[in-house]
Amino acid sequence: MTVDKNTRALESEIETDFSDKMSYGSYLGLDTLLESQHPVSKPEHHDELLFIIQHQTSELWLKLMLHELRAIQQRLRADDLRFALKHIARVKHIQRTLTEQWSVLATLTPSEYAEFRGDLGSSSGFQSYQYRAVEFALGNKNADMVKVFAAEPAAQEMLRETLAAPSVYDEFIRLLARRGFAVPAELLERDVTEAHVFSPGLVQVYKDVYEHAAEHWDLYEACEELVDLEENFQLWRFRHLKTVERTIGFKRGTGGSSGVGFLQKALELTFFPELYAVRTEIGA
Ligand code: HEM
Ligand SMILES: N[C@@H](CC(=O)c1ccccc1NC=O)C(=O)O
Repeated sequence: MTVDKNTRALESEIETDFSDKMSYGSYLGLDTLLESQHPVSKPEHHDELLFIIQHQTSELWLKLMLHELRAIQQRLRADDLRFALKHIARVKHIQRTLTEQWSVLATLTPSEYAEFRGDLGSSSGFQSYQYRAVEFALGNKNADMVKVFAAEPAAQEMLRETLAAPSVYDEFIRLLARRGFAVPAELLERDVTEAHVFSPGLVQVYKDVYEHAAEHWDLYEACEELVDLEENFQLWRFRHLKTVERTIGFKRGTGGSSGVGFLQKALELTFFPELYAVRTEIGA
């Protein structure tokens, strides 16, 4: 059957009455979702909606990323490496989407942004508790970050719990120990509320994994997946930095930091440093 007059007839079985049935909009809570964009510029600046939606979509992806990271932690704890790998694969796709998305915001020119930047007050992405929770879940803990959320008790509580829980990396290291690798004891007994710091002993563990990959294939694969996660995270940070640079140059941030200089320092933070260090040790 062909389409007549370029109009598709509705099939008779298609549902059209949702007065007592679940619909697309009610299932997805679209009434609240689509009522949640509140530009503050007056008169409203055309580009503020882009700015809001870019952040809101990022927060939605961060929510899913956290959900997946928690599943990874649980699967590792249960020695279910295959399932953990499945969730890691999903996180990697989310990260790619988040990084790709910078190109939309990069269409905001410095002069356009300057027209409503003043209306943002002291709000800043620095105050994203989900972003901070992702950093914590991956192992880059920083208790000082928690105080930023004193005015948002539920957010602060979630962040405190994430700070106190072993990270994805802690869980992976514990799994390596259960598999019989000579993981340094201080890594297994460490205070998990602190950032993971480089351990030369762990590099030797990875050397063993990489040099006998066939015998520990799932661990070898997991190591490479974690490197992908870290690299993707850094790519997001780099795109943020470059977008900030082209939009506000070297102005101070609304959150009070030096701006680009402060973001540059984040590129030196690392989640899984031993997985990078091992590369120098492999082969001749
Ligand atoms: C034109 C767009 C943007 C500009 C000019 C900008 C600028 C900045 C600046 C200057 C900082 C440093 C903190 C401060 O003093 O404010 C910062 C931090 C941050 N921004 Fe943005 N940002 C932009 C878009 C975004 C978007 C779309 C997100 C997505 C959620 C985001 C998330 C963050 C996060 C998570 C931090 C904290 C980074 C850290 O602690 O290392 N930003 N941003
Ligand atoms: N920190 C940015 C402002 C900004 O980008 C922002 C403001 C409110 C909510 C989220 C933001 N995004 C990232 O920092 C600036 O200094 O222009």
